[in-house]
Parts: sequence; structure tokens; C-alpha cells
Amino acid sequence: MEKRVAVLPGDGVGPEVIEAAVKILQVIERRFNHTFKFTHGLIGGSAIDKHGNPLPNETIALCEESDAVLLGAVGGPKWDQSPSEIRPEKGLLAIRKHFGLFANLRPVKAVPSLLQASPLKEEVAKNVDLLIVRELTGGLYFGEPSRRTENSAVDTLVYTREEIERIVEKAFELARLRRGKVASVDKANVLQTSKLWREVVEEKKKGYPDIEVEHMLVDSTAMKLITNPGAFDVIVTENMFGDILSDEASVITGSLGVLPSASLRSDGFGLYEPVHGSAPDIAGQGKANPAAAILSAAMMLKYSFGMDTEAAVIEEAVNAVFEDGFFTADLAMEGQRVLSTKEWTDKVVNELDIQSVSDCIMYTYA
Ligand SMILES: NC(=O)C1=CN([C@@H]2O[C@H](COP(=O)(O)OP(=O)(O)OC[C@H]3O[C@@H](n4cnc5c(N)ncnc54)[C@H](O)[C@@H]3O)[C@@H](O)[C@H]2O)C=CC1
Ligand SMILES: CC(C)CC(=O)C(=O)O
Ligand SMILES: [Mg+2]
Repeated sequence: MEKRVAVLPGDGVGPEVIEAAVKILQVIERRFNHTFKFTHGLIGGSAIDKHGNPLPNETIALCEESDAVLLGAVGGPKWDQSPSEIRPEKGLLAIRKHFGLFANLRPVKAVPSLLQASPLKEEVAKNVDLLIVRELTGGLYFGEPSRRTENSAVDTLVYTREEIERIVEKAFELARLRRGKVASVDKANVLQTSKLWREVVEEKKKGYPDIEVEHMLVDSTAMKLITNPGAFDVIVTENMFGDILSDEASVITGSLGVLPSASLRSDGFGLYEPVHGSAPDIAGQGKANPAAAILSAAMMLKYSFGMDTEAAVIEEAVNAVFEDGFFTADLAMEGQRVLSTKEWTDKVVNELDIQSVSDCIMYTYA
């Protein structure tokens, strides 16, 4: 059956890494006989330039007609002085809100061949396999009032019980498929929203006696992510804490350029994007690591299309290319060859082709 994918490359390195992800999906299409219909749309700065709006109605309509959304990144210095309502980032927040994508899954897994690029000692980083489950449509990025006057500014942190319940349930369900441990991260020693958060976690955990639950404060979590990241399984937290902790966790793996994400609602519809931003410092230079976007596309296959095998095949190919010692600039060590975004993507394409030939040989002789 045909799957319709809305492709929103966005700004900066967004178009470069999304081109790579689409290329990989096209290989999967051929190999597994699927049909993906890719339709491109605008979001962020590129949409402001054309329509004066970071999330035009055309883009919303395109996503509504699609089975999933693949997004690059938004933002950049060109729009940094824009009024807050028409900043590129508003388009990203608005699409998450419009589609009710409350659950942001950000897996962080250490890959042996990348440990050379991690600033952490190998023995600290090597066994890390954690999942950040970030609440995505509430909290400080959405609360009202949010305004600025000459000498003061206000942002509002609001959470309802229902918003907390659904993300905590999601985290418990996901923990059941993993090692059964949840760290709920808050700032309950100060914030009212965190006190409610903790209360909801305590209530919800009664329905999950098989899950080990720990409450942690966000500041010490930030520390423990660096000193003992292997101790974490699932981390569930509110929007801004999850945003910050996931960028921090990315360094364990060696680069922000390898972290994918899925933003989901309950019915399987999802938006898939790298954790990183538009990286203006390297945009347009062919330096961006496309792994995060490619792995986000794999998450799309798994979570929105139920194509677990195809997703695993992509992950294996990405890891094999790293194993073979091929890296973009963010991961290469001194003296190692640096591949461009396109060159590295072609290595993954090549790896998928090799796997496909070996599949044929196996089927022929089986
Ligand atoms: N989801 C999104 O669309 C996000 C957008 N942003 C926006 O992106 C712009 C830049 O923000 P920054 O704070 O610089 O964060 P960033 O995530 O764009 O970049 C942080 C650092 O990581 C590097 N990096 C990021 N992605 C990379 C990749 N694929 N390969 C290699 N290196 C990579 C960058 O070169 C930079 O040194 C801002 O306008 C910000 O608002 C930031 C985060 C998320
Ligand atoms: C607009 C920002 C909230 C994007 C971001 O940093 C993220 O979602 O990780
Ligand atoms: Mg972020």
C-alpha cells in the first residue's frame, strides 16, 4: 500500500540531511517493494520568506493528507531578529501542537565505532542505551501569557493532570518493551508543575508494578547523564527539561548529528526529525552528518508504518558504515578521512545494496 510522506526540509542543514534520508527511503522502497509518495512543503524560515508565515496553511493541509511527516530543522541567523510570532521556531512548535504530537521519543545509544568521538571515557559511554520520553506540546514553550515589555518578560509554565498522565503512561508502556526502568525527571523541590508531575507518576505507577520508578531532580540528572549514563533506561520528563537533557545526552554518542527523534500522538501518526537544529555554522558546506535524519526516517518506518524489519535494516546499514570507519567531520578523528554528507549517504546506500545482494544469495541457496 502506498504511504504518503510529507517532507519538510526547513532551513540550514535541514534540506541537506533530508535529501539523504529520502534517498535511503527510496532504496528501501525498491528493496522491499513499497511505494512511498514524497511531497515537499515549507516550514520555518523558508516558509516565512515565501508566505510570511512559518507554518503556512498549505503545509498543514499537506501533512493532514499524509501518513507521516519527515522534517529537517528550522531557524537561522537570518530570522533571529524577527518578531517572536513569525520566528521559524514558532512553525515547529505550531505543527507539534496542531497535530497533538505530545510524545517525543529520543533514543540515545552508544555505538562502539563512535566512542572515539565521545568526550566521555570509553568505559562510561560504552553501554549507554537510554530513551528520553519528552512531553512535547505543553510546558514553558506553549504557556500563556508569554510576552516582553521593555524591562520585563514573562513565560508561563503550565501542565494539566491529563497532559502529564498521557506522557507518563507512554513512558511506562515503552519501558515495558525495554529494561523496565523509568527515571521521572522534574524540579519538584521548587516548581508547582513538578509537584503535580510527581503526584501523577506516583498514581500511574500503581498500574505498572513491573516497572521500577525513580524520581530525580533535573539538575542532578544532568550530572548523572555524564557521570553514569549507563544507569538510565527510560527518562520521562517535561518539554524544556527533555529538550536540554537530550542535547546533553547526544554528546555521549559522539555527536548531536546522530540522534533521531519521533514525535507521536496515540493513533500512529507521527513527525520524525533529527534532534539537532539547522546548524547554521556548517550549513551549505556539505559537512552535516545525515545519520540523525536517516535514523529518524527509520523511526518513521517503525512507528508510523509498522515496518520494523525495514527500520532495522537501515539501522544496521548506518552502523556498518560507522564500523567500516567512514565518518563526517563531526565524528572523524585527526588523520581519518572526512566524508561529505553526500559521500557518507552513498556509503549507506552501498551498504543497503550489499545487504540486498546477500539476501538474494541466501534466498537462492536456502
Ligand atoms: N528542531 C529544530 O528545528 C531545532 C532548531 N534549532 C534552531 O537551529 C538554529 C541553530 O541552533 P544551535 O543552537 O546552533 O543548535 P544546532 O543543533 O543547530 O547546532 C549545535 C551544534 O551541533 C552541530 N550540528 C548540528 N547538527 C549537526 C549535524 N547534522 N552534523 C554535524 N554537526 C551538527 C552544529 O554545527 C553546532 O555546532 C537556531 O535557529 C535554533 O533555534 C535548534 C534546535 C532544534
Ligand atoms: C524550537 C525548539 C523547541 C526546538 C528544539 O530545540 C527541540 O525540539 O529540540
Ligand atoms: Mg532542542
